[in-house]
Amino acid sequence: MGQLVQIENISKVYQQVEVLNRISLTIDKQQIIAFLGGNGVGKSTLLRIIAGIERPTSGKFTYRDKKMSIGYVPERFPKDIRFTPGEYLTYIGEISGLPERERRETIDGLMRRFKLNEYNHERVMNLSKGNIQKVGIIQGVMRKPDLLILDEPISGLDADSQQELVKLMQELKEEGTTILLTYHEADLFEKVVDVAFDLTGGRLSKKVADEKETLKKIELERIDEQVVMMWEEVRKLEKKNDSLVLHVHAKDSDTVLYRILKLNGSVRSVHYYKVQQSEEKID
Ligand SMILES: Nc1ncnc2c1ncn2[C@@H]1O[C@H](COP(=O)(O)OP(=O)(O)OP(=O)(O)O)[C@@H](O)[C@H]1O
Repeated sequence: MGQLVQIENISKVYQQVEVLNRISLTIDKQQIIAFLGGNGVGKSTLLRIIAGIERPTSGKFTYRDKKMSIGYVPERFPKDIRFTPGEYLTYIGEISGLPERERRETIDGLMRRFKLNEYNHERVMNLSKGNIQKVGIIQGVMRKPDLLILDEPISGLDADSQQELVKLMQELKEEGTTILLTYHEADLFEKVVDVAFDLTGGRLSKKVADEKETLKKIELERIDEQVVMMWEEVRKLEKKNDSLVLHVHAKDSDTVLYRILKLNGSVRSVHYYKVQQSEEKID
C-alpha cells in the first residue's frame, strides 16, 4: 500500500479565524478515509485544499504521483447548468479525455444505476436537489479517479441511491481508488470506512475502532476463577455469588465457549454489548 498524498502542517485562516491548525496527514492508496465533526469545523475546507481547489494559508502538500487524477464532488453541486445530465456528463468526459465508447458506456451505466436516465430529457437546472446531486456524483466518479473526494455526498439522495453509492465506493476502492469523504450518516458508511478522523478546533484526531467494538459477556459456572484468569482472551473478569462473568471480544467468543464446555463448565448466559470508540490525538 503506497502513499498518495502527503500533507504537512497545513493551516487555513479566514478573516483572522484559524479554521485548520497545522494539520499533517499521510493518505495511502486504496483507502476510504472519513473526516467527521460538527458544522463549520472545516471539513469542506480541508477537502477543497486536498482537491487543489483552494490554497492553504501555510503548510504544504505533495501528490506522490504528479499525474494523479482527482474526482471532486462538492457538497452542493452547481444547479444552474443548462444542459441535460447526459449532455453535461458527455462534455465533462470529453474534456477529461475519456475515449468515446468508454465515455458513452460509463455515463449510460452510471445514469441507469442512479436512475437518472429517466430525467435525461430535462435540463440539470430543472432537476430536484437529489437528482442534481447524482449528476455531481457521476461527474466525480466516471473517470475512476486515483483520488475521489466526496463532501457530504448523500444529502438529498433517495435510499436506493445511497446504497448504490456505498457499493460504488467499494468497487472503486477495489480498483485502486482512494476515497476521502465527510458525512453525518454514520450507519451507512461505517462499514466501508477504513480510517475515520475527527476534526475539532482545527486539529485532527484519529478515531480508533476497538477490534470491531463488539464484546460479549459470558456468565459461567463450575470453572475455577484461577483457571479463567489465565485465558488471554478475557478482557475483564467479574465475580458474582456462584458464577463468573467474562468479557471477551466477539471474535474470541467461540473459542472461549468451546473451552468452557470442554472443561465441563456451564454457560448461564451470553450477551452482546458495544464499547464506545476511543480517540487518539495525532499531529
Ligand atoms: N470562503 C470563505 N470565506 C470565509 N470563511 C469561510 C469560507 N469558507 C469557509 N469559511 C468558514 O470556515 C469555517 C469552516 O467551514 P467549512 O465549510 O469548511 O466547515 P464544514 O466542517 O465543512 O461545515 P459543514 O458540516 O457545515 O459543511 C466556517 O466557519 C465557515 O464559515
